[in-house]
Amino acid sequence: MYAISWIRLQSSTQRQKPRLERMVLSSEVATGSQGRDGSHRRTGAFGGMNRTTPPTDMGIRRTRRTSYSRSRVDGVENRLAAQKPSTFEVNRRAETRPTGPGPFGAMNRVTVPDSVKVRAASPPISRGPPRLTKSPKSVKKSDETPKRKEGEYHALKMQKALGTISYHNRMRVKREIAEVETFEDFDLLPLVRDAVGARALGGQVEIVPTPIQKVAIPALLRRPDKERRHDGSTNVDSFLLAAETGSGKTLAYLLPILDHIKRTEAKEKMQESKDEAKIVKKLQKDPTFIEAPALDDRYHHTSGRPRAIILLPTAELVTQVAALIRQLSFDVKVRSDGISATYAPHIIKRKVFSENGIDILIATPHLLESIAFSDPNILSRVRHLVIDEADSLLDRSFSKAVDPIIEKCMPSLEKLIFCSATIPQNIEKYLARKYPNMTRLVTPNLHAIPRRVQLSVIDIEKDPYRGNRDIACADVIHGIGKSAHEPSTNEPPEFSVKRIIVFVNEREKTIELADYLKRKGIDAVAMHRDTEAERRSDLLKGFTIRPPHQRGPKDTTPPETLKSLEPAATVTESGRPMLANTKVLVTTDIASRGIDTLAVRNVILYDVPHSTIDFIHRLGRTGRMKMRGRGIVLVGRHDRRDIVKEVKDGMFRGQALI
Ligand SMILES: Nc1ncnc2c1ncn2[C@@H]1O[C@H](COP(=O)(O)OP(=O)(O)OP(=O)(O)O)[C@@H](O)[C@H]1O
Repeated sequence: MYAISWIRLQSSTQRQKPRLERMVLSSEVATGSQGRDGSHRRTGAFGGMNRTTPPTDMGIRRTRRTSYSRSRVDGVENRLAAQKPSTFEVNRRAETRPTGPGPFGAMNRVTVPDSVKVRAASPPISRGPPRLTKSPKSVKKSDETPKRKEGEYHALKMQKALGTISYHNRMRVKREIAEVETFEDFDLLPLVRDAVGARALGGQVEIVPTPIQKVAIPALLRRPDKERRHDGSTNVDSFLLAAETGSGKTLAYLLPILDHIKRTEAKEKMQESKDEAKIVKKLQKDPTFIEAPALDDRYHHTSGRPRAIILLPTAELVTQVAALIRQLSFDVKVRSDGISATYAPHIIKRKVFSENGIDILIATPHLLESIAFSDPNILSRVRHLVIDEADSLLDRSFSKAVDPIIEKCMPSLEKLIFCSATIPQNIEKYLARKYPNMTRLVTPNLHAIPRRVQLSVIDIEKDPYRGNRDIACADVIHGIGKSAHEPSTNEPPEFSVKRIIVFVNEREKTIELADYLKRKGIDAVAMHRDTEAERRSDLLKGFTIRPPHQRGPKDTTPPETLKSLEPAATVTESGRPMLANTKVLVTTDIASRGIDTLAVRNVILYDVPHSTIDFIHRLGRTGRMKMRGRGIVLVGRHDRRDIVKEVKDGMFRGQALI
């Protein structure tokens, strides 16, 4: 009311004032007042709503003044003008007046004067020790991953949640990574270090450790800290290695294990020569003294007693890791072998109980558990135990076999290493509970799909597909097959064959879709859990070929002569010409984990994956080790488009999925 009558009284003069000034004046008069103690007090619920200036000291003073009646303000202004102004006042007036004459001239300012900006930017003067304004709890919270902005990942929140890495830890790891430049920076035996360049990554121009290798290798090489509290009842150091797909996790845990084995061997040799010297001395004193002969000298002491075990979920991964170690062992000279249910029992026995001994055994959990059940000593000298693809192996289906293996290894175990590209929150909590002193070796980009992988979304409901997913899939493959090949840097010529992996959710669909694609002139093969192991490994060979410099000395088969790469017939049964230079593998999640499909540039997600974990692993078959890749997801009426959109947006931002 007061405001309205004031405006009426002043209407003639107000009309001459700019409109905005009138609005501010009336609202401020209506809502502000000055308290008895001189402090500014807002009397209405919307007291501060019309503020157009920042709440600096100056702003408060100005607002105070506007709460006076006009005549009082004039009076105060006159008094102030009569006094000798302070430097601050001079500055203030000079800055606030130019927008208009009179005491309210500065009220409509919407920009901050330069001098005020400077004052605001300058650091506050420290008076004594800094005060902790937040409770310790809230300070800790601010260290953790900053909350995502509104609007991000609504749909993904409904998914099985992935573990996070705190902001503080990301920064710490980034600093650690920056300190390491080459493999020379690691405390590895020269023999092991040289094998990386010569065998595992031979021929590459510049070999630099990947982020997970920079983080994990020094930590795994560190000698056990006697002061530190270990996990379990024995002296076990436990580690969690987690990094993006195709980022070199295998070498990250393998190189320290090889280093440890070689150092142990050297110590054992020294001990052996000392023992020999003792026997010689005894014989010199007493020629009748003869050391009792060993029960069976033909067998190496590691026969059936491996020093390290690597557990993997599938036979294909066992073959892959075993091949890598075999390559390295040409220089490093370690005895290793892989066993899985694909081998006949007598071959498994020969591999495990070989006369030459076995340093590293690579196995699937169920098979190893059944061997350990009949011969528990097989786990009696294990110093390193690696649980690769940990989120799968700690799942219900595998944990029944994995848990007893860990337990039986415990008495001799030194390092227990869990490794994965995805760590769901429930697994993280389980590990934290079971191994409270576990060292987390996690890279800053964990759970992010590399930005070099592009994701395209195809709406199968639109023309020309009209809801037919099979037609959409065949059309996408024809599009890829006919497009010009864009080679990546350093790409070998045999990579020019376009290899495409199509992921479906149901195993029955693999055969049905592969048959359909064949009828459409596409060279497609199906692979699922029930496919015979031998055929599975043969099929995968066509998609896991490596550049020539990375092939092992025993791997003499040139990729061109691999059965799985043989060109299919040039025409279909109906006489339709086949799509040239394109190979398609239709598969389920069985091929989504760990398989090093370096040569695959395109992954088609025929079905929308059930979880972000599946998205990460399936798309992780392309864009490996700095190669470019493309993912294409087919979405229909019944699919969660919101989830696909959020994954795509997250990938575009290079952000970790949740
Ligand atoms: N430092 C390096 N420089 C270049 N290439 C490397 C390096 N380390 C490993 N690689 C190559 O990167 C590829 C992927 O490595 P690896 O299979 O260990 O990845 P990963 O992180 O275990 O992937 P996934 O999570 O899918 O199992 C391999 O072909 C390997 O030879």
